[in-house]
Amino acid sequence: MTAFEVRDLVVGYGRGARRVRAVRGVGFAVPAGTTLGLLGESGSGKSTIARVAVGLEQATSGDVLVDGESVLGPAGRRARSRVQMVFQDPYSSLDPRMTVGRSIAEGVHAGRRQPKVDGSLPDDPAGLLELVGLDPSFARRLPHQLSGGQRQRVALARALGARPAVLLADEITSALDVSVQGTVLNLFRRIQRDLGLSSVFISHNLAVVRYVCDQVAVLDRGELVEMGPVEKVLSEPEHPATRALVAAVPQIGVPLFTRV
Ligand SMILES: Nc1ncnc2c1ncn2[C@@H]1O[C@H](COP(=O)(O)OP(=O)(O)OP(=O)(O)O)[C@@H](O)[C@H]1O
Repeated sequence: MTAFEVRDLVVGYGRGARRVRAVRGVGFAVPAGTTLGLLGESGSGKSTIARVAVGLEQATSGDVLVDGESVLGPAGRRARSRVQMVFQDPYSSLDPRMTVGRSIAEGVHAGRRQPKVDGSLPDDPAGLLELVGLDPSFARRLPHQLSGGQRQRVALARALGARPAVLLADEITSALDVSVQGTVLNLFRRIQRDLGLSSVFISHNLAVVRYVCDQVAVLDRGELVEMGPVEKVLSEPEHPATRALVAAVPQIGVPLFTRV
């Protein structure tokens, strides 16, 4: 079954001569329980696709579907509520005045009408904190009392609490130290495996994409230029844009993270 699908999506910013065509007819599908990596250099349109899926930007044409239901426009509200996004900067994605416990409880409240994704997904802040490897006492803290990695775990707990049908992770480790990146990635992989999560993982880091993704879709100036199983695309890149990304990482044969 397809959990998430982007169909012939076109997105533009601005008007007239200043119009930027950020996404130009992109299409891909994410089978349930799998992770698709969206790879591409800065400005290739990765975040724009995710932002359309959660209603932060409008599509010019095309469609975005969750379990076959469109998320676009007023009629897409219900399907849109089944998409959760975790952003690059955990400082800005959490309300600075809200305790961690309240933030996560808000996520749970948002997901109360969603079907249970998996029996092992807790539906209370303490359980969700434990799921992401944090002591339940963290519920009393404010975001500024956490490290960047801890904050990103809280953002993940909040998103998972809303029982998403699909999780969009936009550069979730880019702002973290390399050692903390590894911890957050291992956590992401464990959750993927335990909950059978369907997700789109946006990154410009090939090692990270190789580590967590099943498939990869490569964007170049708003167009999808290559897609396939992650190992195949990264070891035998066909499109010049993919080749350039692979060539820019000389250590590509050496895994940066150890699979758990
Ligand atoms: N709010 C905006 N107004 C105008 N143009 C925008 C806006 N947001 C993005 N763009 C442009 O749209 C294009 C795609 O941007 P987008 O952020 O989707 O790329 P990206 O691949 O996610 O880049 P990065 O890896 O740097 O986050 C770029 O040319 C960008 O300059």
